[in-house]
Amino acid sequence: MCTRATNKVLHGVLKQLKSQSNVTFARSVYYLNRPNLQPIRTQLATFEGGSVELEMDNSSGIAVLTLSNPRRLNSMTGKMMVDMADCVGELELWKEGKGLIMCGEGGNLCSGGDLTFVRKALHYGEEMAAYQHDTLTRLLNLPLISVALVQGHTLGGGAELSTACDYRVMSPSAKIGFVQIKMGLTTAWGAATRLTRLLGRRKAIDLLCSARILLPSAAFHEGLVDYVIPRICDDELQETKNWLMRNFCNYDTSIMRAIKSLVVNADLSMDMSVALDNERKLFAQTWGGPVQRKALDANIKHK
Ligand SMILES: CC[C@@H](C(=O)O)C(=O)SCCNC(=O)CCNC(=O)[C@H](O)C(C)(C)COP(=O)(O)OP(=O)(O)OC[C@H]1O[C@@H](n2cnc3c(N)ncnc32)[C@H](O)[C@@H]1OP(=O)(O)O
Repeated sequence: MCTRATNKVLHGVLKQLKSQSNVTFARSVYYLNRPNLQPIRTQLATFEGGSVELEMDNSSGIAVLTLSNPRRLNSMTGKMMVDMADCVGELELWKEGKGLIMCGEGGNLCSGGDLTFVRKALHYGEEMAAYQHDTLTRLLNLPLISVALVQGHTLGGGAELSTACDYRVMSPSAKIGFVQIKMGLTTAWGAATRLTRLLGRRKAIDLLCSARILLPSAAFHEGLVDYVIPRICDDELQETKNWLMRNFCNYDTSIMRAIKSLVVNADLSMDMSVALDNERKLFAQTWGGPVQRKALDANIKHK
């Protein structure tokens, strides 16, 4: 998915790098078909509520992407999906970028799809999933190191968003769970594909089929989370920035961006688009189906 834009990014990075050194690169090019997302974008924009904001700091090279729908624990509305896509577009053009932190306002990353939006959007499952697959694949492929700050109740779609980052840092008080199966759904936003690549088949099946809600120690043990913030920390966003800078920002930015692009390129040749295509088609069959409707009527709290 996506990838005229990512391809452009890769070539931009390589061009930038070549102008600074004598290193030569094999030209790895990948072309995948990007669907026409304009009609679903127009639909999604009508499901209002919340926003997604981007702050890019040229001096540190670190950007912060903040989900903001705090009254509903930053659950994602259609409008927030459109905002997020636009932020990713800006990041694709940002040449100074070293790192990105995805976080949520008020101590929660995201509690999933906004259930008010979900109830109204039961006819747009496949299209909505295609829109999110495109945004999140482009996010995952950015030529910078991305980290999700997992705070509060990171559930369902929120857990899916976290898998679209290269790494996950978790607050000691947070919980993370892929609760989609309890909601009568398969994954909407590409997490089955990404989780399998991240953790392997056995763990992906376990997390997705058990709907287990993990505390930080278990999430770290499973390999889902890379760093658990110490309890004494009073600024978790700053601690995440420090972790990112300490681990990934010690060397030349253009080389780091080129390495990330090459890793993305190698990964994409495993045909992620086919896996996402299957994931989207299956999800569309569960979205709006009898099991999901029953779960929505039950107003489940995932405790
Ligand atoms: C399409 C995406 C799909 C997917 O990935 O495939 C999904 O994400 S499905 C959605 C999965 N998420 C849920 O089902 C979350 C349901 N909510 C809960 O389980 C609980 O609210 C909680 C997240 C465990 C938090 O519990 P608690 O700490 O007790 O707070 P409250 O329940 O009082 O929540 C505060 C406030 O926020 C509203 N809220 C929370 N999550 C959502 C949501 N996903 N959509 C809409 N609103 C949400 C909650 O209803 C409360 O509002 P009020 O009732 O108005 O006070």
